Amino acid sequence: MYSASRDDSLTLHTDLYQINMMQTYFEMGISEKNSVFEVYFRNMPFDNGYAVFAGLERVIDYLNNLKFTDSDIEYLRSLDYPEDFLTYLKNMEFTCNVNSAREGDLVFANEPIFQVEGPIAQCQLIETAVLNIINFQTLIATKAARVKSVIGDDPLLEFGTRRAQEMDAALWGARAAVIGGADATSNVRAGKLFGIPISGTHAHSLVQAYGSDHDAFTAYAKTHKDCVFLVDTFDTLKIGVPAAIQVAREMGDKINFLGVRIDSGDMAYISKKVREQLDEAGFPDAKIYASNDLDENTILNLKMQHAKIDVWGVGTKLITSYDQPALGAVYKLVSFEDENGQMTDRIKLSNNAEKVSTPGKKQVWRITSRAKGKSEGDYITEFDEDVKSLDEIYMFHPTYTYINKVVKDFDAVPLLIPIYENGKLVYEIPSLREVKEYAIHELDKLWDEYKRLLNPQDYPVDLSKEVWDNKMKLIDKVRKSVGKEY
Ligand SMILES: Nc1ncnc2c1ncn2[C@@H]1O[C@H](COP(=O)(O)OP(=O)(O)OP(=O)(O)O)[C@@H](O)[C@H]1O
Ligand SMILES: O=P(O)(O)OC[C@H]1O[C@H](OP(=O)(O)OP(=O)(O)O)[C@H](O)[C@@H]1O
Ligand SMILES: O=C(O)c1cccnc1
Repeated sequence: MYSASRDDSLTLHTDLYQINMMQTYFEMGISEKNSVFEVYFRNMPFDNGYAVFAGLERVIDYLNNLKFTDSDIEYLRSLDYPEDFLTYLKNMEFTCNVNSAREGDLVFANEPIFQVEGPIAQCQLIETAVLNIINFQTLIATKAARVKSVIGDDPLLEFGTRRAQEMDAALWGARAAVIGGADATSNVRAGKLFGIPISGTHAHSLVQAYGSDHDAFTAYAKTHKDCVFLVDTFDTLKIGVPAAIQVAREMGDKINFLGVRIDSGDMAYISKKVREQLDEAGFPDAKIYASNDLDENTILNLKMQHAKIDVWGVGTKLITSYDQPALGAVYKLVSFEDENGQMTDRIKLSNNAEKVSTPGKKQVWRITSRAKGKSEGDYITEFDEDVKSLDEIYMFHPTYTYINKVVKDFDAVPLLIPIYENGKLVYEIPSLREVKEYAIHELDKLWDEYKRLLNPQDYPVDLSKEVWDNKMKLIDKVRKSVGKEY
């Protein structure tokens, strides 16, 4: 049975094969060899033009506490791992370098967004948790950004906790949704832990419990200053809204009548009628909240129908990323220390050209036109290539090399910034508000062509000549060594 006292560490939040590989490295004497792993995803989620990076704060919390506890070791002992390996695990300290995109950064397919360098055993151990966190949070932040892109300046409330894939997803998903554009969440714990504004109306059960809209709204109004009444329990236009108006009049200044929520029916038609009723009753400032299986498509549709909705509550389809269940980011070994102590680049081949990994420790440079103030594309270089001092860069598509351009008069900003140096946190974690503002700022720098919901342009993610040549050289080398054509 589950026991909270044994749940004292996330270090075993990994796949068994990572521990088994660690054991192999340990027993073969290579566990401390230096390695570089990079995280990237191959396809844009939702076919969106960009993704919003999220998850770093939780990754930091996980890495700060990475230590095998006594109960972890006890459990591994029950699986018959040898004592010398268990002692090695018990004494393990996190000593890696980590470079990462910032939360709120816009990231694109086939570029490193997170990079770990250090003893291969440690790098291997953390793969699963790092992917688990970044895959989910980046997906939800991106979904929220899509929803927010159609909502514009109207408030977006995250309502998904009841439908999330369990508690962690609800909590960290609420935070990721805020990074992507949500303004508040209904999850009170998320408010407590992250300082996210919390927001809430009331449910149908309140009206059902009192048996009448008027009685329920009156009871709520006597116990709360800020009131949003849910008006669709019995009949929105005939019963709910008239009752809300009556209670607002009866209570007068004793309450802030913020508005009403509708949660069913034809929300374009109903919201227009509700607006008329509220305006005619002298409540033009009362807002109309809407919820009910909303997502970016229904909201866009409701906007096209000129629905009179002011505040959008989005639950299930945001927190579960309903139309795309996983981001698909991977964690690949790109460089490893050889017998002579030299770092040698590593590649993973595939018959599918897009699945061939790009070897070597790399940096991603966001290239921004100084004249236009907009992003021209991302340029992937070897980690210590100097891009800033170049007068111009030749950018070409890594698969279709005939697609190319020369960029002049640019700013180059590195995407991957230092988070840990030799296991020590060197990054100052920004507040969630700063992260959210940063994401908005980054979105402003993206051309509209990459931001549209449907069929956005492909944002250029190109390799420098050095990285491209290195990749071709390694493909050739492996091909010769295995005698196989790729
Ligand atoms: N005018 C509209 N245009 C497009 N989609 C709409 C419109 N009005 C509502 N919707 C969406 O259509 C779906 C209708 O949901 P559903 O079939 O469950 O009906 P309902 O009105 O919620 O009924 P119930 O009373 O059972 O809750 C929801 O996803 C809702 O967001
Ligand atoms: O529709 P979502 O985007 O998930 O938003 C959250 C939903 O949760 C609540 O009702 P709940 O779904 O619990 O019950 P209901 O379907 O009977 O309204 C609320 O009334 C919303 O409809
Ligand atoms: O506050 C609300 O209206 C709310 C909260 C969670 C789910 N649905 C609605």
